[in-house]
Amino acid sequence: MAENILQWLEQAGGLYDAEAIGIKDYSDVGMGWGAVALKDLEEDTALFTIPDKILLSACNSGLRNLVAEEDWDVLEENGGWASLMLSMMWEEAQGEASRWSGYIKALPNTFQTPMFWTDEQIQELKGTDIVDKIGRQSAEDTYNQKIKPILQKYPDVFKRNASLSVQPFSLEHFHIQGSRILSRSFSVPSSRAGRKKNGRQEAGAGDTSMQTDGDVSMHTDEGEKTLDLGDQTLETVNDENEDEPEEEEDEEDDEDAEEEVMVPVADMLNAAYERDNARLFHEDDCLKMVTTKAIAKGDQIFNTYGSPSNSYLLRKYGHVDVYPLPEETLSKLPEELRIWPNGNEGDEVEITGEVVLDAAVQVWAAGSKTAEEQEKYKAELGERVDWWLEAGEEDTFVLTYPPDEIPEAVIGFARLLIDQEAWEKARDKDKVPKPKIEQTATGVKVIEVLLESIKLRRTQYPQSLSDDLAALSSQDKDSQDLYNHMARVVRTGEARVLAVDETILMEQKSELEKKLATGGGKRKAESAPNQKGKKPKTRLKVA
Ligand SMILES: C[S@@+](CC[C@H](N)C(=O)[O-])C[C@H]1O[C@@H](n2cnc3c(N)ncnc32)[C@H](O)[C@@H]1O
Repeated sequence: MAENILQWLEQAGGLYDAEAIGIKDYSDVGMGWGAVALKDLEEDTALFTIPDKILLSACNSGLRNLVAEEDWDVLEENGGWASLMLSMMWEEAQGEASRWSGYIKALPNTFQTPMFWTDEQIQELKGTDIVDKIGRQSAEDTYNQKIKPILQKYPDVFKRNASLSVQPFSLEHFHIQGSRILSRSFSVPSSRAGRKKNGRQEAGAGDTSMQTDGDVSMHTDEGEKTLDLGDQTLETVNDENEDEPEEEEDEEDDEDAEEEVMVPVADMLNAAYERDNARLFHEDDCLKMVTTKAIAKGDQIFNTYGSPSNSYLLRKYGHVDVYPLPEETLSKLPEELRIWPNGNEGDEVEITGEVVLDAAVQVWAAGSKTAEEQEKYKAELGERVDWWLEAGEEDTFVLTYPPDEIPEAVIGFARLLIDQEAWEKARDKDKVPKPKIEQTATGVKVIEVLLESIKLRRTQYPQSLSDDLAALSSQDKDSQDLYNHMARVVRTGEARVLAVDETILMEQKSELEKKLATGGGKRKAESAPNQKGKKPKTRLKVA
């Protein structure tokens, strides 16, 4: 049905240039449907416009006026994901009577995101940043605790439509709506989505008074807090912000608050690294897709999803984006990890505070302490960890490829754990340690903690990186199981970021050691045990 989406747009009140853009099946290259240039297009060519009133949002849907305010408010908690999900379910149940029926028919019912993988397939993602974020259970909790009570309270509103092949109000369909939103929604100012301040909005009457300039991108990492369905809605049950009404009120008062909406037709565009040639722009009362580069007849029209990591792409969109890595990045990899020269420059890997804590214990133990001594020391460090968390600091650190630096926060945390003086200073001044690696023996220890953290993080992958790389470089992608291939790409991406950052840290460590050995750098007296609260007296300068 996707091929009819442009005609639907016109019937619904939008516009498109029938000579410029068509909808094409790109399944042969694994992208599903996409948009194609039907003739040579110059930069700045308008392709289609979508009036605000046909954005599929919680406020524009007819459902909003059929549910009492107090029930609606529950759905709107924590960013309003549940209200958008239920509105989409309800609109789908209306069949042809829905203003969006032609659009809904073009939406996918199957996804390659891990949300729909079997347990066995998910095993392939063990160790990656994705596993804890799939959120199937928390989505189910949201359905049971928020959606189901409303379905039961309004049986006449949420009636089954016998003419539909799907059961629009089932848990399974809730997951499908969630994945549709996750992979296709856009973030727009709330007023644009039909939301009126302090009042209910008549169904279908989008507020068109807003005037904004600038482009609208598919979700990106920026503003993850408001954008990421997987992390927001699906964890509403135990969301720690739930008890913070003041913050919610502030958000409601914020005229610039954004919300997720479905933007028909704009969500037909695929994306790939550095291939974007069109963007969605704000106009007075509509959104307009405009080319940002010249596009040759027959070429695909691409938007951007913000070039995120493959783990993010797989989790939200169900695909990975792989291309030749630049020489500069490859050169930082050990020789044996270069045999597959492809990857994704946006790749990243998370290291938890727990891993850094274990690493600090290992470095402290230096191979000469018993397991009990290590346990005891780890328990002692608990005070520092609590202090760090109470100071509102991060408990997870994200490593990336250069030129991005090792995150400052992880350096500060490592210092807090391994550098007695830094800890005492932090505690006394109530200020986290500066994220710098001092040119001292303690600085070497901080680097060692970071290196040990990388080593420990690596042990979380059951598979070997060299096996993965060998499989990726020797096998034709088409001959591999797609899920296996995508999991392998994600594992490899994360593990290679670890390897690159490890190389950089090892270089820094050996430079610093050389400096210290030749009399450069600073030498610092070790604080004696039980010296808590007192400043160390000596700081030896090396001549
Ligand atoms: C916004 S929709 C684009 C339209 C979609 N292809 C369709 O068939 O409806 C995003 C989805 O398109 C697919 N997609 C987009 N870019 C892709 C790419 N570079 N490689 C593979 N699939 C891609 C993914 O399934 C993703 O979840």
